[in-house]
Amino acid sequence: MAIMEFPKDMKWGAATAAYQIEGAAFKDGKGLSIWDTFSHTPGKVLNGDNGDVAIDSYHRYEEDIQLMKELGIDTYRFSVSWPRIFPDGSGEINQKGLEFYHNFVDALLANGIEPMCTLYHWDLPQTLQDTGGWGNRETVDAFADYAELMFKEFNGKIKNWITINEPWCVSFLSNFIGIHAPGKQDLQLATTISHHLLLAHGKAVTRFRESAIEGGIGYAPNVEWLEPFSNKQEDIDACNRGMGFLMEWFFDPVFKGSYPKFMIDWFEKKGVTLQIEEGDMEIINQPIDFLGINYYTGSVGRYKKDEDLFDLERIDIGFEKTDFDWFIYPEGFYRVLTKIKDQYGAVPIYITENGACYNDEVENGRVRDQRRIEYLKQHLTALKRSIDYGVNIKGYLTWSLLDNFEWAEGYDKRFGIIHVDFNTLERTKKDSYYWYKQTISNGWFDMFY
Ligand SMILES: N=NNCCOCCOc1ccc(-c2cn(C[C@@H]3NC[C@@H](O)[C@H]3O)nn2)cc1
Repeated sequence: MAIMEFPKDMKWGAATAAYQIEGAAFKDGKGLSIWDTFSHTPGKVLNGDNGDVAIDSYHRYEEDIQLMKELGIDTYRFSVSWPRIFPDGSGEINQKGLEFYHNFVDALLANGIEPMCTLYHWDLPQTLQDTGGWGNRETVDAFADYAELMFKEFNGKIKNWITINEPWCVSFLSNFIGIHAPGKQDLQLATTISHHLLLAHGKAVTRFRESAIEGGIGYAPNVEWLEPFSNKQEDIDACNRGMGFLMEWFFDPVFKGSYPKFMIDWFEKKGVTLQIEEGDMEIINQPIDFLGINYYTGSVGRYKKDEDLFDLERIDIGFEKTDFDWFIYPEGFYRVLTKIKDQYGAVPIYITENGACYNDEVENGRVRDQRRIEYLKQHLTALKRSIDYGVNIKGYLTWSLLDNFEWAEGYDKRFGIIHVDFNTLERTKKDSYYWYKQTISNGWFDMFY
């Protein structure tokens, strides 16, 4: 026996996002999002997949909620499709969109499941993109107006709000690396967007506080761990830059009120500057009620001139990989969480995403995804160690409840603890679903069983 036991008050949950599960992409007054446009652009998404139908959760959410209820989760993280509420990004409200989310949230509450709502999970209204998207400061105010409407509309029903999911993916993955919507490759634009996203987060927090909304608010950055290959300063510095790209760049403005100088200096060497206006940093640097952390992977890194933006090479030292070809690195989970505590204090943390891509299929009515169970065991063990270190963990939500549209990878990459047949849309509980259900029920698991 090697029992891993968790605090009795720790919340257990699962997460999804609107564009990845809802479908009904053109139904009931919803406007186009940048992912509708991107997924219909040839060559952008593997196999030409799109979210037109996805896994049809728009019509099947009652079935999905019964699966959540049987699972025994305390909380369910979902996102709202901004263009389902404001088809043009601002202005006229789509009442059918509000009605859908009211019916959905009411069904969660009726089944004893606490909603955790992400306001922005990548599906920007296309009309806003047409005027510059997040590169245009006007989008920041459109987001604050959308957020305020949602706060007031769902006040008392939704008590945990997340402003922006993975701002690194929204800014740099989508506007510098370019593999996500809108698929730009412009470092200056991406850096400007990163600032506008933090400003949008801050303005939403301001509206939340001014409207005296019940509950708490935070944001959900994604982080990775980079272990220096040697104790050579150049390797250590390269890894710190690679981690600073996701962590300090998006954490320091919120928790310390300024961007990290070592990253500012590096970006300036690359010809990139930040246009920060008077008052911006004060808006961004507001207290939040919790921090969402999304962790999947890490790697070993070392200095290699011009390998990437940060002269950083990620090296393969033989870690096992998931079916997404990501290294499995649970020690990195512990290291990144303890680093956050050491650098930013005991801010309440929800693990808002952690999980693995394994493409196991249904065989004789069963999905034997033992590799996913092992991934969860290893990462929950690392989480337990971080709790013992003093990290203020309030909850753990696995990504994802259901197999879904994995962005540029389409339906080729499965993260769910519930299998979805993407043709029939039939749901099948995987072995990991039953394991997670037992773990939630016990509040512990045995590493060796
Ligand atoms: N850091 N530098 N990278 C160097 C270059 O990387 C190229 C590829 O990059 C990435 C990085 C990160 C991701 C990613 C995907 N998910 C899973 C989703 N999370 C939110 C939820 O919707 C899940 O579907 N999380 N992260 C994909 C690709």
